[in-house]
Amino acid sequence: MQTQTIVIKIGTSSLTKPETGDLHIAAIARLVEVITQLRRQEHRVVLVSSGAVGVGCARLGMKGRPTHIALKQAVAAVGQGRLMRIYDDFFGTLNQPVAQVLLTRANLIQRQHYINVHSTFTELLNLGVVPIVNENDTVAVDELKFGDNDTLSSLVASLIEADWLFLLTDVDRLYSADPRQDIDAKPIEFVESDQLPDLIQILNEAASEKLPARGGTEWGTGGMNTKLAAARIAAAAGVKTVITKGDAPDSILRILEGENIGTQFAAQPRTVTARKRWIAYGMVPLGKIFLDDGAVKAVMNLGRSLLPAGITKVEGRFDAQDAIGLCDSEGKEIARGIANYSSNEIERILGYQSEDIPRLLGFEGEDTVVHRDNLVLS
Ligand SMILES: Nc1ncnc2c1ncn2[C@@H]1O[C@H](COP(=O)(O)OP(=O)(O)O)[C@@H](O)[C@H]1O
Ligand SMILES: N[C@@H](CCC(=O)OP(=O)(O)O)C(=O)O
Repeated sequence: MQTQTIVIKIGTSSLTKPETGDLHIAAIARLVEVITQLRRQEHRVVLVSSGAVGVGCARLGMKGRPTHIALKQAVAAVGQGRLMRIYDDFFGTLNQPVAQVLLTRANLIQRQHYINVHSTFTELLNLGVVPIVNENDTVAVDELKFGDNDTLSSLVASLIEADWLFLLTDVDRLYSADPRQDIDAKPIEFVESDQLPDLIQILNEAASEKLPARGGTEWGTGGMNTKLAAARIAAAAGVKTVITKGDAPDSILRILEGENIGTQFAAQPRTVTARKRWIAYGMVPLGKIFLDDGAVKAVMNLGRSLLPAGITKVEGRFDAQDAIGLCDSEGKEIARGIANYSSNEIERILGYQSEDIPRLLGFEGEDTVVHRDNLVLS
């Protein structure tokens, strides 16, 4: 088999035992064996591991996941070191070098940081190291967090142009409803990329009817919603995603051989450039602009830049060079892009022709509000 680049994400629910919060040593050991085997087959592997907060809680004898942000950050600082020590012991026993990579959302927003992170991953993978990634919980600020490692792992998979993203969790696959709540929930084996938006909506509606909370376990943060959102980001980046069980990671080897295990999500062809993927998913949109029907057509069907004449409304406060969402008249996001003007400036030029911009703003600016090179369809 050709060398594959593989991102494996393991959630707190698979790393710890729900009854006691203790580490699930056997599951971690099995995962380490599988990853080492993948490395011996020359595959390039990144492990995204949750568990800093869970392990920190267990170490400090806390009975539940803290909700207060500063306490969570302190607990993560206790847990992350212990987690890495365990990984380094296990991988070290099998002579597999590992590295700790802690990321914050802000690291991916800034283009130069994003490129640096990419270079570091490339070097680590070329050295045969398994990078072990987590959110840098201790310094991340609430407004600017990945929030869950499902999203983080899909962004890493997109960043390094992985072939596969494995989301290991405590259920064997995705079901039509939460199998803990609904005994009639049907297993879903395969999802085409164009089925994902509808599936996300159906499962969100099912979850909000059955379960007011977000639908994960007590210790996990995301539930299936964040896994589906991650699969969507991955699919758009040309990465195949699989949701499967964390306590039987050998299934990864069998899935790579073509076995039908877990829920597998097809990928779209990788046509979007790395820079446009960064605009779509690395950056965080800080505002929205609403387009009339003509502008929606020009952007979506004709691949044109967005001119001020087609804008009807601005929402949010942002500066020039920030990322924004482009919405149709019903508020549905149709694209994302980098704005050439601030929200204040767009309010003054919307509805006008580009040649009016110098008169309206008092300086010679770009003709376009979002240039097509900085624009990516949602
Ligand atoms: N449609 C669904 N199919 C499968 N599991 C679901 C679904 N909806 C909610 N879940 C719940 O999501 C949980 C896994 O999410 P979570 O606890 O966040 O895991 P992790 O820690 O692995 O990220 C499962 O235990 C299951 O109860
Ligand atoms: N960064 C957090 C991860 C939170 C998280 O996404 O948890 P999970 O839903 O179990 O994957 C931690 O290490 O505890």
